[in-house]
Amino acid sequence: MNASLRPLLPPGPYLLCDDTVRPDMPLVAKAERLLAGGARVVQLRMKRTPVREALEVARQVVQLCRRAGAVCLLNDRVDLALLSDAHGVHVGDEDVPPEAARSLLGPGRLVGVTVRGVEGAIAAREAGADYVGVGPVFGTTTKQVPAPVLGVEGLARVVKGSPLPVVGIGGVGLDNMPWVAATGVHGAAVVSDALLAQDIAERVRLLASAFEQGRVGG
Ligand SMILES: Cc1ncc(COP(=O)(O)OP(=O)(O)O)c(N)n1
Ligand SMILES: Cc1ncsc1CCOP(=O)(O)O
Ligand SMILES: [Mg+2]
Repeated sequence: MNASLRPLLPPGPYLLCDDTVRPDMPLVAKAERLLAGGARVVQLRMKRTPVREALEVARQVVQLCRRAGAVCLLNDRVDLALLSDAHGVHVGDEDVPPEAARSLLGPGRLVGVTVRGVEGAIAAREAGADYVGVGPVFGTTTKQVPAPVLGVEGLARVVKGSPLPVVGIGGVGLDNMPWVAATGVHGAAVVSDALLAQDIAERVRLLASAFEQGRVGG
């Protein structure tokens, strides 16, 4: 498999464009605001959007991301990722297994996989993943996660032992971003802290500077 064919996952804040948080705002408007704030990675997470509408949204959001030079990943849906020419997917325990996602997407797209620890990260690498999503780092109301909160110490342990870049997720926001970045994570995924902000673009800018402030060696 030729990994040099696929895009790199940019480090720093990893923004989710999600239909469960602030459902009154259209997903395309959310994506525009995230990108206006300089988001370099956008994961489109559609849990409530009917599939035909989801495909249309995915096509529009991927195009916006590509124009802005950002990486766009589809949550859960390998089919929508291919049809919208997204940069890749993020899959978890209830989705298509990572090996199958890799085989459908080929070597040119990114595959991110949710894991709970170092063993999972090792297995994800063997399955062809490019990075792992690890959490919940802190308590969150955005998703009911069947796993204990890791805290920054737990996250740091996974970062240390993981053979793949780690993206921390769950309760990450402006207040704790420097501490999350200081664990050495590659990325810090944010849903509600950005989408519930009055000025989403400005919040994304602040999240990026908070990540830089805490970054190992930064
Ligand atoms: C970066 C990142 N990490 C973890 C997740 C969670 O994925 P999953 O476990 O499949 O849960 P859903 O997001 O599908 O509810 C993620 N989306 N992104
Ligand atoms: C999708 C997901 N997976 C683990 S926690 C989470 C939600 C994180 O949302 P928030 O950033 O609002 O806590
Ligand atoms: Mg999923």
